[in-house]
Amino acid sequence: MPVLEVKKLQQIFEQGTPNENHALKSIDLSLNEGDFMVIIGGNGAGKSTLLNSIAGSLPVSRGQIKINSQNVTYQNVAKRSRLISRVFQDPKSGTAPLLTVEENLSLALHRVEWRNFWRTGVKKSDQALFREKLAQLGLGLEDRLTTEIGLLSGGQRQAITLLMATIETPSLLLLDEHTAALDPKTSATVMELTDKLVKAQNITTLMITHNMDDAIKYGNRLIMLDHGQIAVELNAAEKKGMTVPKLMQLFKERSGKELNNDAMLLG
Ligand SMILES: Nc1ncnc2c1ncn2[C@@H]1O[C@H](COP(=O)(O)OP(=O)(O)OP(=O)(O)O)[C@@H](O)[C@H]1O
Repeated sequence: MPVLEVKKLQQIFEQGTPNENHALKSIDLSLNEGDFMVIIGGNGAGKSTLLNSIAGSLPVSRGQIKINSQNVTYQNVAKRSRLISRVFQDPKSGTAPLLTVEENLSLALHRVEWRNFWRTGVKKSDQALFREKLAQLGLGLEDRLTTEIGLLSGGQRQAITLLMATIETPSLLLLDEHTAALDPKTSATVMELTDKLVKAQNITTLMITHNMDDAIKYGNRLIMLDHGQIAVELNAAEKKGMTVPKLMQLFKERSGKELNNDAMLLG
């Protein structure tokens, strides 16, 4: 049984106007439990639109989205967030800066909104779990439970955001260029951590990246979007022998043009 099923998904912006834009043109996707699919593509190819549609932050024009066989197409973001965790590009967006590391983790574990935090506080019984989870990151954060998140570096914050997103295993994890704002070394560390967490919990994952090396190295599936369509789709076996030049060539053959993305790191 697939965890995520996307059927004939269409996203049309400014419909009926001279600026009508078919950002997604009948996308079909199916992810089984533990699948880790990487999404790459040129500027404006539809990558963010696809993730926004799946997360529910963008109402779909046509088509259907199912998670665990449940039709979520018309569910709002809040309702879908019981099934979906999402990590964004900006390390500041996933955590509350004035709360401590343990307070942030507590919010994630108990799914409490930060506004209601004063009512619950951090349970003593959770602290051992937080220390253990933080130690697994290998960044020494287990000794900083009471440090305000805002005082940590971007990489440390993004690692904690990942931990928060996976502290309760989500049905689906959406990674929206979550390493793009980090320096290359920190980005590599956070990518390794991501892979470790995803594998350890067998989390079904969709990740947008502009880093072609990461796109090839991580995950068991890969799609390349072009003008709202899937131009290239690779399975685990096809991904194994892939290189950046081969992938660029494949894209050119299938789409009839060169990959055009200002932010793309070609490795
Ligand atoms: N809210 C919106 N209203 C109108 N058009 C939009 C909206 N969001 C996206 N678009 C358009 O939809 C198309 C796909 O955009 P999207 O942001 O999904 O591309 P992307 O693949 O994520 O690109 P990039 O790598 O440049 O971020 C683009 O033509 C974009 O201008």
